[in-house]
Amino acid sequence: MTDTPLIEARGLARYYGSHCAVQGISLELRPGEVLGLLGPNGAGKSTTLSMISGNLAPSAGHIRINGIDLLDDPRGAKRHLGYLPEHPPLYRDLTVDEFLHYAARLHSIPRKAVNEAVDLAKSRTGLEDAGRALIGVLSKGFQQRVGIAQAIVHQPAVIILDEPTVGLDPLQIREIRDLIRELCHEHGVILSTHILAEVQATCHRVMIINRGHTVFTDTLQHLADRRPSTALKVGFASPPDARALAEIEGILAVQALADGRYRIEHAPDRSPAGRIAERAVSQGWGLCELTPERASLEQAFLNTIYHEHDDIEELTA
Ligand SMILES: Nc1ncnc2c1ncn2[C@@H]1O[C@H](COP(=O)(O)OP(=O)(O)OP(=O)(O)O)[C@@H](O)[C@H]1O
Repeated sequence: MTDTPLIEARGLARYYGSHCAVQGISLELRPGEVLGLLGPNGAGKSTTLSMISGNLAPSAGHIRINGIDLLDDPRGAKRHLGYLPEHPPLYRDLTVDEFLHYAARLHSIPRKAVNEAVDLAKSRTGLEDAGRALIGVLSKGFQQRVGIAQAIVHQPAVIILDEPTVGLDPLQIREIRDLIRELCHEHGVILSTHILAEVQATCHRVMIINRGHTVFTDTLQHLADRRPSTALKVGFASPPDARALAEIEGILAVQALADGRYRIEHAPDRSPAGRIAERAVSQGWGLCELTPERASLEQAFLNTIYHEHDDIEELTA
């Protein structure tokens, strides 16, 4: 990866009338990277991607695509962009070949280079045998491939995908995610989703937005590191009675497991591990296991977004 950002957006804001949909969003995308824009419905993902793709004017902020200012030189900047909107503008009555030829011409590919560009886009999206099919009769998964093919036909440096797997069945979702992972070998990719598993499956970095603001930007590993620990698993060679454990300061509940082991609950990040170890030594319990139990990544994500756990099912579905 080089150090030049493919996308550099600073201080983006967008108002719809008096409603502020996005405020103070800044992001960078680097070559070879898949950046996930993650947030619940209405968070501002589509608005952000529409601004970055040059389809919606920001109320404030600056965007550079491959070093070119999108507002000063929109045509020059957009040459480096491929965009798959949330509702792909596919022409159902055209064949895949007709549509991709049309998209190639829209992207100003010279007439004599169009066939080669279309063939390459089809082979990269698994559409080699679908050229003569009418788009309207293709499965939703294949229609999405056509949407991605039109976004890469001019070989842009950056591909922007807005909710690329919405409405697909599990097999189609897996295929599109595999395709996204392939695309990052030659393009920087930014995708929006409201599903954490999508980010886990495809992205190097995640930017979580909620109510138009950035609430987290980093790797998923760093999100995982935010998970609070609220329990320990402990094991003893000479296990004490559960009541003897429950007396130790900071232990909220003790659950007996098999083979002299216990699950011990404590307040978030207030582990009584040290006190348990001391007591085990002084009482000769023979401590042989002491492992913190972490909350799930979903929990860390939800904690990042919500203080009250609204809409949990939707976000973790
Ligand atoms: N054209 C519009 N006019 C008025 N308000 C809008 C418009 N488009 C979006 N909004 C509002 O702006 C906010 C952000 O919407 P946006 O579509 O960007 O969110 P999102 O994260 O992409 O959500 P979703 O996943 O549901 O598409 C929402 O409150 C939405 O209702």
